[in-house]
Amino acid sequence: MKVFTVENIRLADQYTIKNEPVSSVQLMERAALNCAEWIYSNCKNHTKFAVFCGNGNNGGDGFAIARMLYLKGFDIDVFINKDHLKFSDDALVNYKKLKDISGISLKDFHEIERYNFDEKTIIIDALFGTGLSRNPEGIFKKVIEILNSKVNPKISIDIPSGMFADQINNENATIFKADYTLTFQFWKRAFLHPETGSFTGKVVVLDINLSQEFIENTSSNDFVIDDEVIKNIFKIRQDFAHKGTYGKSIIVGGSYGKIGAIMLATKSALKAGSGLTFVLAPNCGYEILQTNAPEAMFMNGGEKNINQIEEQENTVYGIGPGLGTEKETEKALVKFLENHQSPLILDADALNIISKDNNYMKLIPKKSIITPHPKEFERLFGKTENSFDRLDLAKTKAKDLGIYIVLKDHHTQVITPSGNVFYNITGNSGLAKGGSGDILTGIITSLLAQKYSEEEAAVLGVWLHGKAADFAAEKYSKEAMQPTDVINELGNVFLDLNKKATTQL
Ligand SMILES: NC(=O)C1=CN([C@@H]2O[C@H](COP(=O)(O)OP(=O)(O)OC[C@H]3O[C@@H](n4cnc5c(N)ncnc54)[C@H](O)[C@@H]3O)[C@@H](O)[C@H]2O)[C@@H](O)CC1
Ligand SMILES: [K+]
Repeated sequence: MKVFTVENIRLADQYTIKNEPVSSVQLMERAALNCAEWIYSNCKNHTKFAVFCGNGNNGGDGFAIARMLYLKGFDIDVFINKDHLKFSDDALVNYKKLKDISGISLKDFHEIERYNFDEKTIIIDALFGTGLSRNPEGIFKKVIEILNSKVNPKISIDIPSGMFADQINNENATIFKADYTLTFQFWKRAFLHPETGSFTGKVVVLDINLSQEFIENTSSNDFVIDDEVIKNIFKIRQDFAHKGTYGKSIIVGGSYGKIGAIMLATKSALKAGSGLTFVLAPNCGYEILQTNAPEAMFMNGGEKNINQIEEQENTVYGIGPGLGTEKETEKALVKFLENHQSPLILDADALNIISKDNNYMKLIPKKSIITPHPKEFERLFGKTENSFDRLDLAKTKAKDLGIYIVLKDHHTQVITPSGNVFYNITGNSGLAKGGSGDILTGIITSLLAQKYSEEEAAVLGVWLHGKAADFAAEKYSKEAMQPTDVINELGNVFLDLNKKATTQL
């Protein structure tokens, strides 16, 4: 799914109004109906809604939602700024309709302090939408702060009020803190970055039928990896395949005390479908690797640390998990990179070694995939102020070096050399544990060996990794799930993918 800027959303809106055709107030009605339907099919334990409406079209959505929920039998209180009753055209239409309903009480924002937010009440935030032009101040700021202090469930319409859709807020900005955000048609960029994304709660994208023609013909550099993207990448395994069909992976890493990392990566490469999988590790890991991952063939890279990396043809290398940064390992990696041309995957200590010397960066073969977490990224490319700036820097570096950067985060970003960004939306905080990154390296290496393109391997890889983690969290909880559980769930993710990709009778 494309991520549109506010400007493009506005244009999509206008194009739909003109070409569907539909009036703008009808479009608001459609958007509000989508929200109201989601709300009454999901909110089973609450009977009352306190709806907070601003003066723009977001407020208009709020008025329409309030009316619809009232007609479904809920108790509704609507809060507005009675000192300033100047609304946008469509908001005014819906404000008037609401005023005609005697059963809904219209309250002033100042009444919030005496209001009974009882346990049956849900708060709906329709103060500001994508039209926010400055940080909320005065009464708006006060209302948002009071609402944020309430324990009632909170639903934002389109975007949490106070949040800018495309850019980062000031550090001390007042933003409504939602449990759910019902957003129209597209993910907004700010939802996908940690500084702002932490205010959305669960994001639900509602399809309000904006013109498909406009969406298809309008370019965007930002994408969310949704089911549609994955459906277009995933290839079912051919019936007449042999082990050579699915490529050869060599996972390189491990050092004394860090054999677990390389084992996780190797197991993941196996589970993700690589035809032949090798593990190149120091001898001290021989027994544990052969015992725990007998399907992988062992290649000796040294005694306690790797001191040589054998070059083989037609092979995809994934280098880094548990590698260590010993001098002899550094030498071995540099020597290997000096002679190696084809794209490979670099992670963890391989990246830490590369960040030791500016000249090493140039040794990364074009089209390679690097998978840094924020700290590794900083060591490689320097410090940035926030995740928006970090992404901009990553785009520049991906272009300059001609590589793919998988920037690991809550919503991991795959940045291509051409400047596209794919945000991943699978995965959960159960992955915030040592070992999770090693799994990702194994998966991406395996996919690249299976002849997925670099972009496909990175995009499908991060999605698979997150999806398997979501399955693991469901079974064991985010707290208790282990990286090994994530590897084991890969099978269930592939079963799902195959079911969707196979003709069903
Ligand atoms: N994009 C779409 O396809 C649709 C959008 N709709 C709604 O329209 C919204 C956008 O509406 P608008 O562009 O009218 O904008 P908003 O409803 O976000 O409101 C902005 C209004 O508040 C004022 N304002 C902005 N920042 C302020 C601040 N800090 N303090 C006080 N006033 C401030 C602006 O001058 C403007 O009048 C969307 O978020 C969505 O909820 C829906 O009604 C229908 C379809
Ligand atoms: K809102």
